Amino acid sequence: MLLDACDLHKSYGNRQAVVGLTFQVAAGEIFGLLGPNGAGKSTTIKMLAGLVAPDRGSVRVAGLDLVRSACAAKRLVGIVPQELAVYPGLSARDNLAFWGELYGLSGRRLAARIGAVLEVVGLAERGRAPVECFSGGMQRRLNLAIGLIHEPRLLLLDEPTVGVDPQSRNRIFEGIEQLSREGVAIVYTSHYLEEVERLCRRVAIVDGGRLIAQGTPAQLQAAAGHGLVVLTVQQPLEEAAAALVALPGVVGVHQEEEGGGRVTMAAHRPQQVLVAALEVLSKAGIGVSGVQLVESSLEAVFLQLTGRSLRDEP
Ligand SMILES: Nc1ncnc2c1ncn2[C@@H]1O[C@H](COP(=O)(O)OP(=O)(O)OP(=O)(O)O)[C@@H](O)[C@H]1O
Repeated sequence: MLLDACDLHKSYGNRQAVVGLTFQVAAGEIFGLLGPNGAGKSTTIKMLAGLVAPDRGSVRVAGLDLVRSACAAKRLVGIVPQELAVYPGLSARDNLAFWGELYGLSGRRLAARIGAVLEVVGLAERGRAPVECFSGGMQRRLNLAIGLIHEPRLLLLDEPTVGVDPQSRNRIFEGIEQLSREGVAIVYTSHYLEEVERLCRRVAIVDGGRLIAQGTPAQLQAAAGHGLVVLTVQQPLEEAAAALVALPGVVGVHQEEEGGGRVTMAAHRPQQVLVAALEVLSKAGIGVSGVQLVESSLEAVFLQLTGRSLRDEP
């Protein structure tokens, strides 16, 4: 495995940002870290890059420990942070030259790398223009190019498409897919399901700093059934909870609060389950004020596991 993250923990004061995260990423694999705002994705990325020291746990890159062999290991890692790291007054090429020199590149090697990374992000034609004339999306693409200048074997992307226009977003995706074909291991954080479903072979779902599920998108969706039935109930479920769990086709039931509120049921035949569930609740004298059917997706997986939508604020 190119990346081996083991039992990572990080707290800020009393707040546990990351709690016992373990995962591996192979060369050429695009691994998704999916979670809502505040789930601990950025903190994880910073620990993988050696920018934040974990309180506990270890990171190995190509077998090198990020603490004991810090220089050699960090040389293999490229990070694309959420914040832009570009100098607006300089051209794209000069920005890349600046970062490349920091990594010890010079001469022909540096020139070749600048040309190569501008190609990957689709900015080859705009290399000499000052970055302040770039759109937000183009600046993000340059941010990605900067993370690639020293030819890392592990690339860490922290929500690289936030605020990006569709054209730049596609260009970023194509660049990432090309890098994966070239054998770069990629960790991609996002709270956009569509992105992770499109790009990632494996996904870890994180919430409150903890890993709540890990697998291929198909495995995670299978675990959540073919869809979700989301009911808003007026009274506590009590004995009716067991009757809902026992309905044919039901994979799992998640109740948001004990006293009523949202009940999320993962189901193989959501429409049939909905009809049966309404019958159970009606017999138990429990009022239902809202009904929703959600198609199978990673969003549905997240909703089933946490009872919350991915886009909810924490
Ligand atoms: N430097 C810090 N000091 C104190 N608390 C922090 C710091 N960085 C992160 N946190 C807290 O740790 C938790 C995890 O934050 P983190 O930024 O890793 O989450 P995230 O999943 O990347 O969220 P977002 O999508 O909003 O960037 C949050 O509760 C956040 O407020």
